[in-house]
Amino acid sequence: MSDSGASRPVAVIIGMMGAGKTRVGREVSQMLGLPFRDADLEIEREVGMSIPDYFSRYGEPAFREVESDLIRRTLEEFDGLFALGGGAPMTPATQDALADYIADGGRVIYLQADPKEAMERANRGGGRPMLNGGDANERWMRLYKQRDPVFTRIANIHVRTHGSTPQMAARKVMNMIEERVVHVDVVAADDYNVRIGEGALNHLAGVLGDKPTRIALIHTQPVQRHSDRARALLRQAGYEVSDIVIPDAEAGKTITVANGIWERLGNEGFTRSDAVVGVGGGAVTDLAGFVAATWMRGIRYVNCPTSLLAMVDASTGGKTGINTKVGKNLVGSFYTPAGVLADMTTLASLPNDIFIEGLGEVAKSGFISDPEILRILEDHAAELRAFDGATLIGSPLEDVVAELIERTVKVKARHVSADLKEAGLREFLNYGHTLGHAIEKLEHFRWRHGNAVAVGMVYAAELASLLGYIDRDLVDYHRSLLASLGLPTSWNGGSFEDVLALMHRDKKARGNTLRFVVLDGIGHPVHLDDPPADAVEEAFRRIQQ
Ligand SMILES: NC(=O)c1ccc[n+]([C@@H]2O[C@H](COP(=O)([O-])OP(=O)(O)OC[C@H]3O[C@@H](n4cnc5c(N)ncnc54)[C@H](O)[C@@H]3O)[C@@H](O)[C@H]2O)c1
Ligand SMILES: O=C(O)C(=O)C[C@@H](O)[C@H](O)[C@H](O)COP(=O)(O)O
Repeated sequence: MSDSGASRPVAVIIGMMGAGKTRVGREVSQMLGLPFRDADLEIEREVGMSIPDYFSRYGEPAFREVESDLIRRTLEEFDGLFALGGGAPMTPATQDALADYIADGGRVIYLQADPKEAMERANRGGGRPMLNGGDANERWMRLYKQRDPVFTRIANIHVRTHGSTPQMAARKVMNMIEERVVHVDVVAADDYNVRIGEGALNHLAGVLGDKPTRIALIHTQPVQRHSDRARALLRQAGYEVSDIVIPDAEAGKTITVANGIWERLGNEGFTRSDAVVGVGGGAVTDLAGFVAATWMRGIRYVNCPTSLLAMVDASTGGKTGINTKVGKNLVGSFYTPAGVLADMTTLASLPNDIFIEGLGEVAKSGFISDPEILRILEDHAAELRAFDGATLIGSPLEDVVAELIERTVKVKARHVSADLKEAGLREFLNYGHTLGHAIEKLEHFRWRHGNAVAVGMVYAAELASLLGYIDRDLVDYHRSLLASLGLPTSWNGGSFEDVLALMHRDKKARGNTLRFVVLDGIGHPVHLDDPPADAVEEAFRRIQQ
């Protein structure tokens, strides 16, 4: 069922003659338990003769008319997998029908086979009227040159099958079909998609588009294997790639690191049409976004988050920035990415403690906006706490994690879409961060962000309870849920005076007035301006244990 309520194919496969559309389409439909239709076979059935016979009797224009009519009808009533004939997408009426289908949430998958292999396969099969007359290879190549740019443009999913068996290609297609997509429709900025799934990284070239020549690929050493994959995809797509390795974690979010990258971009001739790709945790995506926002006053960037926290939070929303001596994230800009590719396979190398840290921001989204997130966290706390990246992919937990990522990104998207520059609504995403950022600073950034936010949420809950917004049960629920996930709920590493001074430097503060986000119930965050000083201190005492 589509967004408009009509039955629509789950996916439409297009590609050159010999690309394997039918073979791969059948495999995928078996894997997913869906019906499969091949447009050419349907046409033969309908006209009662083979396609070569129809071509020779009535000519290509008549065939294209029959074909586009059948495609239009099938797009409106079939709910399985649908493979089109090689030349079908060249007909303007079919292009319009496919554009409508995509606008209605459809997936048009361009199966990009190795030209040489596809050409040989097409010739081997015979019965291809478009290859008749003269040298078949030369005709295939001529058609490829005409069709490839059109197919690339009209498809919204591109799957390269070079070097893949039909089963491997089918798995790639299936990953794309099962992908979750959250659209971020930002007021006063370009909209973009967050793609969550096992093949998300394969969208890299599609999101970057054909304008950039050079790509600055920014990453850290622990995610080298994922950035190697990104680099290979970028080079295959024809970009010049500058590989930029930055210090790991918060050590990468500094002005010195940013300056080093600006120098490289200058020396390597990066222009306004070039782009940045950040591959890594939230520290990398914050820094990559900051570099993109500032180089020549703003170039295109794509985030490829590899930690749970970066997938659910840091990579989306356009907060970019660095830390300085005076505090966390105090310098930066609001600058939205062209796309976010959360490739679940990168989680396979994520250490357990860094996964758990990410659950802090997931829980935050549950507390402020989506109680279903809290239910899922409760139901799966033990498995989530025991997270092991090596066994995640293909396990039942993968679906749970994907669901949590999608739901959390949706919460983020709702807030940043309406209030990119954090004039009010977006501040709710900062639940737990007022104390959280102070803890990070006082711990010299050795405490993980999500852990600090977890303690910060318990603090905010204590404050809310002291001031009568919520009752004790909800404070206790904060502690028990977070602890069940392996997150910290107390902190003893600094004095109240130091914490207070840092909370006054929080970006939500105004003048000398402290401002917090607190709950007056699950899913109901409110602003708390200038709370009584004794409550601010008493809440701090309560999180010290
Ligand atoms: N911009 C925003 O809206 C926003 C939101 C939330 C957090 N943040 C920022 O994000 C940062 C925290 O992000 P984080 O928790 O991802 O920390 P991080 O970027 O420091 O990554 C944590 C560690 O995990 C490693 N890592 C990441 N992915 C890996 C993988 N797949 N395999 C192996 N190792 C991997 C990193 O190299 C690093 O050592 C903070 O700086 C925080 O301020 C920003
Ligand atoms: O996107 C937002 O807005 C958030 O507040 C999300 C937070 O979870 C995130 O940690 C963000 O980096 C905090 O921003 P800051 O403005 O408090 O530095």
